[in-house]
Amino acid sequence: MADKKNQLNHLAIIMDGNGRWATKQGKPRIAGHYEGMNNVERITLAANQLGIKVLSLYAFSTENWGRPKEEVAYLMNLPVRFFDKFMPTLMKENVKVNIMGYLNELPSKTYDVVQRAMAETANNSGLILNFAFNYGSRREITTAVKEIATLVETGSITSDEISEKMISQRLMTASFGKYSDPDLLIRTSGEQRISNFMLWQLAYSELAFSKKNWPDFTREDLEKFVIDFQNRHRRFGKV
Ligand SMILES: CCc1cc(N2CCCCCC2)n2ncc(-c3ccc(F)cc3)c2n1
Repeated sequence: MADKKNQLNHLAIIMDGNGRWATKQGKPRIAGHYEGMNNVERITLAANQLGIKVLSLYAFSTENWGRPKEEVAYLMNLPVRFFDKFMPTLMKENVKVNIMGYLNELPSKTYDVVQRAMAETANNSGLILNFAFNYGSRREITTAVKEIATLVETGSITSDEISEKMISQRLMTASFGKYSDPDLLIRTSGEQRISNFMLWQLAYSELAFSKKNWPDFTREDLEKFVIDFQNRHRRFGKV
C-alpha cells in the first residue's frame, strides 16, 4: 500500500536573500525588502489556497537590530506599508494575523499597526499568518524556563512535574495548539541555517532549501516544495 501523503498544516519560511536580490538588480538593499514584502502577499494567498493552516514567516530577528540604522528604520515601517496595501485582501481571504516577538521593544508606530492588524483580523478563521518579528528562539525558551523555575521556587509545582508539554505551552506558538510545530521549514537564498528560529518547535520538522532569493520565490516553487513534502517519509525519531 502506498504511503499516505503527509498533511502540511504549518509551514515556516525564513525569507532570506532580499538584499542580494536588490544588489543583483543594481538596486539599493531596501528595494529588496520592498519586493520581499510584496512576495509575502503572493505566497500568503498561495498558502491559503493550498489549505495550509499556519504560515510562520521570519521577518526580523532580535539579532537584526545591528543592521545600519537607516535599514532598520525602513524595515520598521514595512508592517505599516504591508497592512496599508494588503489589509483589504487579507480580510477578503479571511486571513488571521498573528505577530510573535518582543513587540514592546518596537517603535510605537510599528507596535500600533501590528496590534491593530491582530485586532482587525482576530475573528477571521482562515490561514493564520504568523510573523516572527523581533523574535528569538533562545530568548523565547529562556523566558519559558524562567517562568517554570519560578513556579518550582514558589512551590506551585515540583521539578518532577516539568514536562515538554509545559514548556511548549509557554512558547509564543502555544495558541496554535496541535499546529504549533512547523511540518516543513523552507529557507530561501541557498543559506542552510536555522538562525535562532523556532528551535524547539522545529524538532521534527522537515527542512527544505531554495537557491532562489525570497523575492524570486514563486507560487510554483511553493507548490513543488509542498508536493515534495507530501511524498517524504517522516520519521519523528523512529525508523
Ligand atoms: C520589519 C521586518 C519585516 C521585513 C519584511 N520584509 C523584509 C525582509 C524579509 C522579507 C519580507 C519583506 N516584511 N515583510 C512584511 C513584514 C511584516 C511584518 C509584520 C507585520 F505585521 C506585517 C508585515 C515585514 N517585516
